[in-house]
Amino acid sequence: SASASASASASPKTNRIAVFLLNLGGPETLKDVEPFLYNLFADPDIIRLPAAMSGIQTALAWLIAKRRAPRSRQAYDSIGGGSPITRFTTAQAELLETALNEDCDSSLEFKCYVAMRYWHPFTDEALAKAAEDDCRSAVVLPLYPHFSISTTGSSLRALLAEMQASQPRLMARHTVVPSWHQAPGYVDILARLVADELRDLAKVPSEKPICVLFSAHGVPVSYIERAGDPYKRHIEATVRLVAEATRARVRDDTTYELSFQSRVGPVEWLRPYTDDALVDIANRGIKRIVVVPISFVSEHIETLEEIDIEYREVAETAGIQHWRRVPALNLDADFIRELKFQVNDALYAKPVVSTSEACVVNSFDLDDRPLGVLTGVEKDVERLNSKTAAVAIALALLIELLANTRAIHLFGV
Ligand SMILES: C=CC1=C(C)c2cc3[nH]c(cc4nc(cc5[nH]c(cc1n2)c(C)c5CCC(=O)O)C(CCC(=O)O)=C4C)c(C)c3C=C
Ligand SMILES: [Fe+2]
Ligand SMILES: [Fe+2]
Repeated sequence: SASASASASASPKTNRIAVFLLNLGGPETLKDVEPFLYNLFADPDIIRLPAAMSGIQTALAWLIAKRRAPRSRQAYDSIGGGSPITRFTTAQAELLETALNEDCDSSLEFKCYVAMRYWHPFTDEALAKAAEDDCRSAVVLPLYPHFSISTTGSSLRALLAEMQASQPRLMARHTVVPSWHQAPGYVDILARLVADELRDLAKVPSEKPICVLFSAHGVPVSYIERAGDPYKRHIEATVRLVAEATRARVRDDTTYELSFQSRVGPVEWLRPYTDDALVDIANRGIKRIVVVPISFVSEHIETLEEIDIEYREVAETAGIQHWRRVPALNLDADFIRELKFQVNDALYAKPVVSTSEACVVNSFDLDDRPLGVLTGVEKDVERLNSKTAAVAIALALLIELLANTRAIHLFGV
C-alpha cells in the first residue's frame, strides 16, 4: 500500500548487501569477438608468462586474438551471432535477487550485480553500481562451481583489486564463496538431469550399457602440476558425487566417465580430450551416450557449438547412434535456490574476511589439502613457469613481427 511504501522510503534499509556474480562474459555480436578475445588473452591468469616477459603480454594477446578471431567468429555465427552468456547471467542475477529478498530479515536488502571478466558488464561497472546503491557489505559468488586460477582466481583478483582501490569500505566488509563444487544442491540437480536422460534412453534397446560422459572445460596441465590449481580435484569430486547420486536414482549398468574439452594452443591440457573419449567409447561398441557439461552453469559457445555441433558429429561419425546432452543449469529453480543458499551460507556460516589474500587462500582450503598462501604459490609459479616455452613464444612473435611469417602458427593459435 501507499503508506507501507512511504514508511519504507522514510526508513531506508540500513544494510544493503551487494552480491557480485562473477563470470567470464562473451561477445554479444560478431564485431565484439576480436576485442573479447584480446581481453581474454591479455589476462596473465590465462596466458602465464614469466615476470621478465610480462612486457610482451599485450602484444602477444593482440596477435593471438587477431589469429583466432576468424575461427571464433565462425563458431559464434553458428550459434546465432553472439554468446547468450550475458543474457543468462543477467536473468540468473534477477531471479537470485528476488529469491534473496523474499524472506530475509527486514533490515536487509540484497542487490545482485553481474561482474564479467572479459566483456560487459565489466567488474568496474558492477562496483560502480554497488557504490551508487550505497551497498555496505558484499558477497562474492563466482558462477564457476570449481575453482581454477584461470576462472575464479582471475575474476577474484580483478574484482578485489578494484574494490580495494575504489571502495575500501566495501572491501573491509566482504566475503567470498570460493567454490561450490560439492554443494549437495548442485550435485542433486545434475543427478536429476542425468537420471531424466537415462530413463529416456533406457527405452532404446541396445546390447551395450549407456555411457554418461562428463565433459569439463580443460586447463593446461601445468596449472595443476606446477601452480597447484585445485581445478582437476574439484571436477573429479563433482563427477564422483553426481555418479553416486545418479546411481541411487537409476540402478543399471551405466558407466560414468570424465573428459576435458576446449583445448587452446600448443601446450599439454588435461586428458582425455572429449573428442578422443567419444571415439574411444564408440569403439567399445556403445551406441547410447549422455554428455554432461559440468564446469559451466549456462549455455554458451562451449555447449551450443563445441558439444552440440562439433562433438556430436565426432560421436555420430564414430558410431554413436543415440546422443543426449544434459542442458546447462540456466534458470532452473533448484539452481537459483542453490545460489541463494550459497549467499546465505557465506553471510551467516562463514566469517567475513577482510583481505584479498585471506579470501583467495580460503578457496584452496575448502577440501582436503591446504595449499598455503596463494601469493606464495604464485611466486613459485613465476619461477617454475617454463622458461623455454616463453622464450620460444617471444622468438616466434619477433619473427612474425619482423619477417611477417606465420611463426605463431607453430603454437596452434
Ligand atoms: C570452467 C570453465 C572454464 C575454464 C577452466 C576456462 C579456461 C580457459 N579458457 C581459455 C580460452 C578460451 N575460453 C573461451 C571461452 C569460454 N571459456 C569458458 C569457460 C572456461 N574457460 C566459457 C564458458 C567460454 C564461453 C564464453 C562465451 O562466449 O559464451 C574462449 C573463446 C571462445 C573460443 O574462441 O573458443 C577462449 C579462447 C583458456 C586459454 C583457458 C585456460 C588457461
Ligand atoms: Fe575458456
Ligand atoms: Fe572453445
